[in-house]
This record gives sequence, C-alpha cells and structure tokens, in this order.
Amino acid sequence: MKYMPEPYKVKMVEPLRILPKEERIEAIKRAGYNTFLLNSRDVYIDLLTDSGTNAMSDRQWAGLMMGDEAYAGSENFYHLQKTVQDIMGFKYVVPTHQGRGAENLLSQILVKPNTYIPGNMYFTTTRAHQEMNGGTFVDVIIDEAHISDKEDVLFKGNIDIKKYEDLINKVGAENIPYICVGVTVNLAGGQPVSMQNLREVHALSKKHGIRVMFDCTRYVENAYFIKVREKGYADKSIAEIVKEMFSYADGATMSGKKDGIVNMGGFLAMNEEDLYFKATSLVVVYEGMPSYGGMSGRDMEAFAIGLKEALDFNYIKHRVSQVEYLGNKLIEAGVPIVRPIGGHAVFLDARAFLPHIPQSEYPAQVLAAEIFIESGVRTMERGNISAGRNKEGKEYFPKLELVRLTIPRRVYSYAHLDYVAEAIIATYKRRDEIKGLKFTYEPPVLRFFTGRFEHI
Ligand SMILES: CC1=C(O)/C(=C\N=C(/Cc2ccccc2)C(=O)O)C(COP(=O)(O)O)=CN1
Repeated sequence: MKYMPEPYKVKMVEPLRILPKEERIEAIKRAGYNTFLLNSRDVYIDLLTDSGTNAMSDRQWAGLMMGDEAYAGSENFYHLQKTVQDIMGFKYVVPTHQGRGAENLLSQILVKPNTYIPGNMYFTTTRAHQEMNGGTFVDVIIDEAHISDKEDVLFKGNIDIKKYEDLINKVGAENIPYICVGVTVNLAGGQPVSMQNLREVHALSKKHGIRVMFDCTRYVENAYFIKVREKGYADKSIAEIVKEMFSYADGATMSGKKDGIVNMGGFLAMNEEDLYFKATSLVVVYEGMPSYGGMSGRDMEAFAIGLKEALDFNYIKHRVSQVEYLGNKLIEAGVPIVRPIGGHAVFLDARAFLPHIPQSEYPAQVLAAEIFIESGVRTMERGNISAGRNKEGKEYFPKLELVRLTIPRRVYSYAHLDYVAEAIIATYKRRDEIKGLKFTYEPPVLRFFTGRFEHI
C-alpha cells in the first residue's frame, strides 16, 4: 500500500483557490516577505501551523451544542477536568485560553529574577514568559538535536543529563524553579523524548527537589514515537504510554490547539496543591474564573472530546504517516530536511537549501516567501528570525535555520501533500536565483510575527 487511507471521511468542505503567480508576488510583497502577514484568502495550502488549524470531528461539533455557558461551575469544565485527570493523572487542572495563557501563569508564579529554567531547546513563547519574569532559559538538550540530518538518533528531543546536572551544580537547585520538558520538541523538528530519558530526568530532578513541568502540546505524537521506536512499548496502547509519560512529571502546560484538536484552548495542570491555589488566584486576573479560563463552555466540551479522540492509534498513526510521506518525497528528491522526520511537520534545512545566503540575510525567511510565490503554499520561518535577539540585543544565530511545513490534523489529503512536494522541489531547482532579505521593520519582541522585509 502506497499509504494508509484516512481513518475518516469528509462531511463538510471548505473550497480552496490558488492566486495567479503575479498576484502571489504582489501578496507576499504587501506582506513584507513575512508569511505571517499574508491574508488567509490569498493562501492555497496553509502549512503555517498545526496550531488551532485542525479539523474537529462530528462528536466535537456535536459537543458545541452541549455548551454550559454558566459563568461559574460549567458542566463542560468538569468534563475537561476529569478527562485530563484520567488521561494524564494530574490532580488539578486550571483552564486557559491557549498554551501561552498557561505559560504566563506558570512563569509568573515560579520564575523569579536570577532563576534558571533548563529545557530541551527553547520555544519562543515559553522562553519569552520565562525571561519576562527575570528567568534565564538554559538549553540542556542533547547536542545531536542541533544537527539537522542526524537521522540515526531516534529521540533527538532528549535531555542531556550531564548538561542538566552541571547546571544544578553551577547555579544550585534552589535557583531552578522547574525543568521544562517539551514532548515533542517543536523547534528541533518535532522530535520526541524517550521514556527512558523522562525516567532519568525525573529521578535527577527528584534527587534535587526540582519540579518537572512538561510542555505537553504534542504529547500524543511523542507517545506514538515511543510506541514505534522504543524497546518494550510496541504492545502498549497510546493511553498506557501517555499515562506512564506523565507519571514522570509534576505538572504541565498544554496548548489544546495541537494535540487537543481544537481551535482554542489550553490548561495548566499540576499535582502540587500550593501551585494550584496560586494558579487559581492568578487565572482570575488574566483568563477568568478557574472553571472557564478564557474558554467558552462549548470550547471546553470540544477540548475534552478531542483529547480522548487523539489517543486512538489509527488517528495518530495516520497523522504522523502523512508527515513522513511528505518528508520521504523530499528526501528522495535530495531536498535537505531535518531527520528523523518529526511528528507534526517537515522542516526544510534552509542553511543547506540556500548555502549562498548567510544567516544574517535570513535564508529561512526568504525561502518561505519563495515557496509561497512558487505555489501558494504557506510555511513558517523557524530560524534566526524566530530566535530573536538576546538581552544584549545580539541575534542568536541558531544552528537550525529551518522552514517548517506544518501539517494540520485531519485537514489535507495526500494529493495536497504531492502538490506541496512538487512545489518544494521546483523551488529547490531554482535555489541559486534566490537572494537574501533585510528588515524594513523589526518589532522589539517575538519579531517573527510582524517583522517586515525587503530584498537586499
Ligand atoms: C511547543 C509549544 C508550541 O508549539 C506552542 C505554540 N505553537 C505554535 C503557535 C506559534 C506560537 C508562537 C510563534 C509561532 C507560532 C506553532 O505554530 O507551533 C506553544 C504556545 O501555545 P499557544 O499557541 O496555544 O499559546 C507552547 N509550546
């Protein structure tokens, strides 16, 4: 079989259209060569993100009709709370409007000036909240995660235990409020963390009294990779693997917009009662009552249903197989991508794709723009622009200069992915013609969202 047929059928469609090439060129110029600033109506296939762009099921849409929009004590909250308790095993759940709502609460409560937060590679919003509260993010991911084609390392998201222990010895456990473990690691290329590594991180953290907080935004994909790649888990269900994963955490932040398969939603979950009381007293300032946290009742209902659906093996197998299908087509054509192929996206290695463009001229940014001109396909820069500037105003120049082709859950068909592959290959064939970019407007924070550029 060329590929696994979708484990669902379509009941409703959204018509797609593609602009003529000259209109695509105008559109990306109006957007300042920033794919974030394109209008959705000008985009043909939208691979910007898998965040909030996923297709809900008939059960989830039906759940919207069960919205208990009471201001306090909504039935849907109790459904969401119990679902999280059953799936992850945490005692307490504080709903938020999305992942960074949870990151805001966690960082304001635990991150103080001159504290250090180790983690397996940064994520933009997570690090922003940590730094805004005076903390310093310290990358303790294994070195191989920063090497794009290190395909023989099946769990590139792993924490380097020695790096973690060296940090503890250097700054003192009392200055580490928690370790942030991303499952999977988005900016490494959607790379998973092995169960063995989670076990080791948990043991070292408990030895020093340091909390383990997961960023569990794509935890089902992580569980899938453990099932198919890690010894001893082939016969375990996704639910059993997930339950064991979370047994190695004290809490988690979650963006429901990915593995919750909803358009809006998130939560902060934890076992510690004191942390829970602090979170509930803060959530009323930023998100609303602890029984809705910035979500409507109907959104919480859809979220609870989505969390359960995501644990179905056929669903997650198909989801990851679509990403692998696209990645393998590009590998066959010699296009440089991050390997092993990740769980939610194929990441183009823009540095290898455009070796003649220095990182100071933003190769990933211009490649994303060129792909749109070529095909109407929207992708996202995940390189020097996304990394931003440090406290001294210097650019980070991260080793990974990537363009992310992010596959939304249950949205596109293999025919769409064939079209995307052909577009990337066509762009690759004319790569020598592509020139670098410079800023015309650089925002002070998270510059990738609204920055504007022109050709040098
Ligand atoms: C691992 C991880 C994420 O991937 C994540 C959001 N990802 C996003 C959405 C995004 C965020 C920032 C810049 C560009 C795109 C993604 O496109 O990949 C959040 C924040 O969640 P939130 O968007 O619900 O606030 C926390 N952790």
